[in-house]
Amino acid sequence: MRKPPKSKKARKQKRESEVEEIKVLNSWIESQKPDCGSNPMSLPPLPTKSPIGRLDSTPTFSRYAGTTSFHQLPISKRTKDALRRANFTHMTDIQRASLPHALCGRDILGAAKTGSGKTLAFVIPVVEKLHRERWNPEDGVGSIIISPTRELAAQTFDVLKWVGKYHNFSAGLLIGGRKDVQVEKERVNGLNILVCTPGRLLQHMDETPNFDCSQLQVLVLDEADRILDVGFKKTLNAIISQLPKRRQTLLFSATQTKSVQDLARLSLKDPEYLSVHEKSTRATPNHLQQTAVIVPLDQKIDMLWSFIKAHLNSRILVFLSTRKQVKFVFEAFKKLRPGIPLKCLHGKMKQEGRMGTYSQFHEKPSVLFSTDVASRGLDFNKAVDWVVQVDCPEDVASYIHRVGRTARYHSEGRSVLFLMPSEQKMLEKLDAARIPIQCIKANNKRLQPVSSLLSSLLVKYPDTLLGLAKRAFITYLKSIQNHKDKEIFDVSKLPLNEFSASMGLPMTPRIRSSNQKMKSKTAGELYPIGEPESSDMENGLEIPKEELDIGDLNDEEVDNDVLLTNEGTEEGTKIGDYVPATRLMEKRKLKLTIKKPVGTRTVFDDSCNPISPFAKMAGTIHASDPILLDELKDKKQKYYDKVREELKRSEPEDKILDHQRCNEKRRKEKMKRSRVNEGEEEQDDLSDSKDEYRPCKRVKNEKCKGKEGVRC
Ligand SMILES: Nc1ncnc2c1ncn2[C@@H]1O[C@H](COP(=O)(O)OP(=O)(O)OP(=O)(O)O)[C@@H](O)[C@H]1O
Repeated sequence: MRKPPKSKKARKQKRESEVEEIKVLNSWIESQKPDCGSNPMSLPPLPTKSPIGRLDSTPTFSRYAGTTSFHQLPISKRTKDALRRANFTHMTDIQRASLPHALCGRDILGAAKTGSGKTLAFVIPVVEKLHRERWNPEDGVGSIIISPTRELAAQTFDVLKWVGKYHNFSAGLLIGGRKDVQVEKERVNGLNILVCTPGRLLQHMDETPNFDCSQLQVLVLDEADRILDVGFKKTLNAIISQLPKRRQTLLFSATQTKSVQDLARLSLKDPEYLSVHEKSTRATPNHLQQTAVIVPLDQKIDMLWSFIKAHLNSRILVFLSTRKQVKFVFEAFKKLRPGIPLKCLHGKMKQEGRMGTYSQFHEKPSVLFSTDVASRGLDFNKAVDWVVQVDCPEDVASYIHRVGRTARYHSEGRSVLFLMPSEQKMLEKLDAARIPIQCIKANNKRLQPVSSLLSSLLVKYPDTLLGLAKRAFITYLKSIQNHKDKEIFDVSKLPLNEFSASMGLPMTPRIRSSNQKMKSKTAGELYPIGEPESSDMENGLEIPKEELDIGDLNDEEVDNDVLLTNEGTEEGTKIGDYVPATRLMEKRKLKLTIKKPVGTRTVFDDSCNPISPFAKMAGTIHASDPILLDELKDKKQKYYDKVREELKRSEPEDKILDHQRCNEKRRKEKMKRSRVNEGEEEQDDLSDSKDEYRPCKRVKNEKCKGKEGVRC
C-alpha cells in the first residue's frame, strides 16, 4: 500500500482533493440512477419485476459505454495510477461493457470468453465502491470475492493487490489447506476485502468470534456457474444467509448461469445481463486452434507419450479425469524420462506443493498433468502452448474452461482433445455450442507404444506403481459411469482388458458394479462396491470438493469438478465404490461421526470461548419462561432423535466393531492373567533367596542380559 506523502500540508491537500474527487464520483453515480428523469446520461427506467430483472433484454449502456481507456472512466486517481503502473491502459470488451454499470452499483451477470479480462471487471468496482464510501480498516468487511478453487483465489488476490496498490484498504486471502487458521481468525475482522473459497469463508462465519459481514457492500462470485452449482449449494446458501440483502452482487463466468432459481437465491436486483461475445461466431478465444483426435481407450497413453515426445519445447497442460490417473501417468512418465520436466497438480496435494507447481509451470517448457482443479480461471501468465484433454470433458462448459487455459487475452494457443470412438457425439455438442474444432484421425505410424515399458515398471515398483495403476484404472471407469450424459459416456462400450494392458497391468482388475455393467472377463482382484461417499469433513464442516479440493470426499474418488458434488448423484443411480474391503470398513467407521451441519454458527462467551449449544440455551432461558423451555425441549428432542437415527444406521457396523473389540479385550486379559500366574510361580521359586537383587533366570532378556543384581 502507498506511503503517505511526507509534508503535513501536502497530505492535507491530497486529502482535500480526494474528498472532492469522491464527491464528483458520487454525484456521477447519483446521476446514473434510473429515476433521474430527463438526465441524458440516465438509463431507461428499470421495470420492477422478477428477481432476475432484465436478464434477457438487450444490455443498456451509459455514456461511458463508448469509452475505451481506463483513464476516461469515472474512477479514482489511485486506481487509475495503479492500472497504468500495471500496464492496463485500454479496456477489454467485458470491462467496457460492465464497468460503467458496476460502478453505478448495479448487480451484474457478466459473461465473456475465457482470458478476456473478467477479473479486472469485478476487482475495479470492488475497490472503487469502498473508496467512495471512504472505507477504513476499522469498518470491517466491505467486499467479498468468492472463487471456486484456492489457486484461482490466490490469482485474484494478486490482481487485487495490483489494483489496490495505492489504496489504504486491508485485504486477505482466505483459502483452505493453510495451517494458520488461528492467525486468520485473529485478523479477519480487521480486513476490508476478503478473497476466499466458499468453505473457508463459511468456516470463519461459523467459528470466528465476532466475525461480522453485516456492512458488506459488494459480493462477487467468480466462476459463478460453478459456485452456484450443486457442489457448493449448501455452503453457498449458508454463506448467503449470513450476508445483508442490501448489497451489490457481481457474477462473472465464461459460461454464465441463467437459471432463475440460482439467481433468485442471490436476491439479485434487476441485474444487467452482459454477454459480450454472445453474437460472436465462436464461443472460445479467436486465437485458439482446436483439434480433436479419435483415439481408442487403449491407445490414449501411447498417444499422450508420443505427443509429449514430439513437443519437448512447449508448455503443455494435460487434463485427466481422476486424481489417481494424474498420479499414475505422472509417476510412470517421470520414470520413463521423456526429456522435459513433468509436474502434477491435484486436490490431494499439500497446499505449498499446489501453489509451487502452479507458479513454476510457466517458467520453462514443462508438462503439467492436472485434474479439473486447474480448469477454471487460472492464467498461468498466458504461457500455456498446448492444452491436451486426454479424457473427454463431462460437458461443453467444462471443455470451454479447460481449453481456455491457453490463448489468453491476445496470445495464441492450441488444444487437442482425445476422443474415443464411442464419444464422438461430443463433437456435435461442441459444434452446436459454436466451438470450431477440427477432427483428425490418429497417425498410428508415429505412435510410440509404451505399454511394455509400463509393464516392466509395474514389475519393478510393485508397491507404488502397481497399486497406482489399478486405482487409476478403477477410478477412470468410475468417472465414466458417474457422468450424467449416458449418450456419450457408456462404460459398457469400453475395452477394459485392452485398457488395463495398455497401462501395463498384468491382469484386468475385476470389478463388480451395482448395475453389473462393468464386469471384466479376466479374473483378477475383486473390488467390492459400497454406497457412494457423499461428503468429507474438515473441521466438522461439509466442504465442497474443490474447496478441500475435489476428491477429498473419498480417497479413491474422481478429482472431477462435477462428480464429487455433495448432492450430485442421481437417486437410483448407484455408483460402485471400488474400494478394497479393509478400506471400506475404515470408511464406514468414519460415518459414525456426527456431522456439524453446514453453516452452524459457533457461539462464543465474553472471553471468546465457544459455548456448547445446550449451555447457551440453558443460560438464556429462565425457568419461568415456559414457551422457551418448550422450544428447548423440542430442540433437544430433535437432536437426540438425530443422534439415535445416526446410531441406528451405523448399528450393523457397530456390532461388528464391538464384537472385535470384546474379543481383543478378552484376549489381552487372558494373556495378562497367564503372565501374572507365571510371575507368581517365579516369585514362589525365588522367595527363599536372601539377596535383595537376584540374578535373572531369563538370560535372553535384553534389559538385564542375565546380569546379577539387575532387576528384570
Ligand atoms: N485491459 C487489459 N489490458 C491488458 N491485459 C489485460 C486487460 N485485462 C485483462 N488483461 C490480461 O488478460 C489476461 C486474462 O485475464 P483474466 O484472467 O481476467 O481473464 P478471465 O476472463 O477472467 O478468464 P477466465 O474465464 O479463464 O477466468 C490476464 O493475463 C490479464 O492480465
